[in-house]
Amino acid sequence: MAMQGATLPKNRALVARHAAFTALGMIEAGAYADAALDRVMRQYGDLDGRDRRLVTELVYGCTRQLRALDGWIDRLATRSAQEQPPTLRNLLRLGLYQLIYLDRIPDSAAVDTTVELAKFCGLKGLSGFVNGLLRGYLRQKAKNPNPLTSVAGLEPVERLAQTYSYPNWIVQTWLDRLGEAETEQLCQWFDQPPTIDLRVNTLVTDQETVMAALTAAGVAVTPIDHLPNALRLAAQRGHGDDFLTETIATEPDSRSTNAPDNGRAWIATLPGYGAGWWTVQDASAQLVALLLDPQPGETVIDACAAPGGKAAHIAALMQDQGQIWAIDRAGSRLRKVQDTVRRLGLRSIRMVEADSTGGKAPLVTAARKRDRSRSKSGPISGLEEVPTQCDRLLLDVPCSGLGTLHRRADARWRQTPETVAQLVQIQRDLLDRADAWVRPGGVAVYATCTVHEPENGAIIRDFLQRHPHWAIEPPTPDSPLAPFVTAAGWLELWPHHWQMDGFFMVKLRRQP
Ligand SMILES: C[S@@+](CC[C@H](N)C(=O)[O-])C[C@H]1O[C@@H](n2cnc3c(N)ncnc32)[C@H](O)[C@@H]1O
Repeated sequence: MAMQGATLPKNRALVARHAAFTALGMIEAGAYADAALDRVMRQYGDLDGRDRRLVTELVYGCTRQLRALDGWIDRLATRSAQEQPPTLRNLLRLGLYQLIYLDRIPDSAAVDTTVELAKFCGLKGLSGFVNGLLRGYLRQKAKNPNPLTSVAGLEPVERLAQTYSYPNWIVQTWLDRLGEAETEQLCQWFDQPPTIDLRVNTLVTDQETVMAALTAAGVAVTPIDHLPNALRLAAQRGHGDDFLTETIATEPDSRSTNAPDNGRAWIATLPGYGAGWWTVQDASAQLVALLLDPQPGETVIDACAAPGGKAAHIAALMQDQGQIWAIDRAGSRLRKVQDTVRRLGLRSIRMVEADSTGGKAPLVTAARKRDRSRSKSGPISGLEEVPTQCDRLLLDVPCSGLGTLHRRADARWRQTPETVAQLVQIQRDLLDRADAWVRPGGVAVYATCTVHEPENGAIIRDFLQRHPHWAIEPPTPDSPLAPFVTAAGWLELWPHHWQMDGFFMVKLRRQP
């Protein structure tokens, strides 16, 4: 086993669980779930594919179901989960997760390996307690085959948040909009593994060719309703089970090819990837550039562009003719735009590292700035070269991501009403730039991957009130986007309705 400077269990069945336990400790100490997983996969380098999938499932599953698992510890132990020592708490979470959510692991194996892991981790004195608590859960399950329903009888917000493991405030926002039955569907939807969608690069090929190439390679794909160049990969068992798609929200990251078997490396091996025939992009994200409707020869500003999925789609819709200014304030993320631009062979995209609100530019030394400005393909720094007016502006703003909770196991725990309030201010500032950047008669599209009203409809109403020379332009009835339009004229995609990421998007036109 390749882990440096540490002893690992001799029992093979314990090694994957020990790796997951180590990752849970890192997450509890503040690490992002995907970063912690990457780290342990590197540390436990000899794990085979099956073990890596189990580690992935245990780490993401325990993180996602944290509240439900802790609820069981609260009910089964005399001291609450929060009062337990962190090491013991994570062991109990691991054991309970296997008993509650993993049908393919026999109950006896889940209990025995957790007890053994407790001993291995220096908690021999508590192994009887671990055994007793897990068996206590099994006794409850014997009485009620679906013990998750035993939290019934609570207020709807508590019942749903405890059962499906969400913070109350998120569930309450959905209850306010959707009512109890639909909120339950949405809670369940976000606990399902995400799908992987592809967008065909129509500059070099067509949907039929990509479908044929993937099918010939044994990869099942289906077209997606209303989207002319989208394909959905069927669940790819054997390449990472359900958790294959956990971290593939966008393009595989070229710097992560040594990452765990979570699918990013696998995606890049599929036919047509290297030739730039397609790119990974969720169906709802593909609707955004269609709503912007850019035309060949136009000047388009993509004000929040990294990692570049929508900029690349805009380039395809413009036949790669015209100017696309892909701005982002995160230089590291612009590298991903650069990778995509190169792989898809795009010429119309110019990358810019800058703050699109017009605020203080990122910290770039004068020398670095000169180097970048000389380079033809790398990003330039600052907004000086960006045109003062454009035909179309995309504001795909930073948001709470509450429409993509299925893609990031820890996302539901990271956002709070306070973090969202900060985002709303940034979103407002970015949208205000539309008035300066878009020419009279031009168009701005504002988009988020959240289904949270304060970041969506409320922002737009406020903007229109302060800028009466702007108006919402809904898609025409013959547009492929028409099925998604709401009475307000914008698109709001609830995932459980459309089987795609939760998104909001609106097209605004400036009066001529
Ligand atoms: C939702 S992501 C954009 C996704 C991208 N449009 C795509 O399709 O791949 C939001 C991006 O906004 C960037 N960002 C946040 N605040 C910004 C600002 N003030 N100016 C420019 N970019 C900003 C973030 O770095 C992040 O990359």
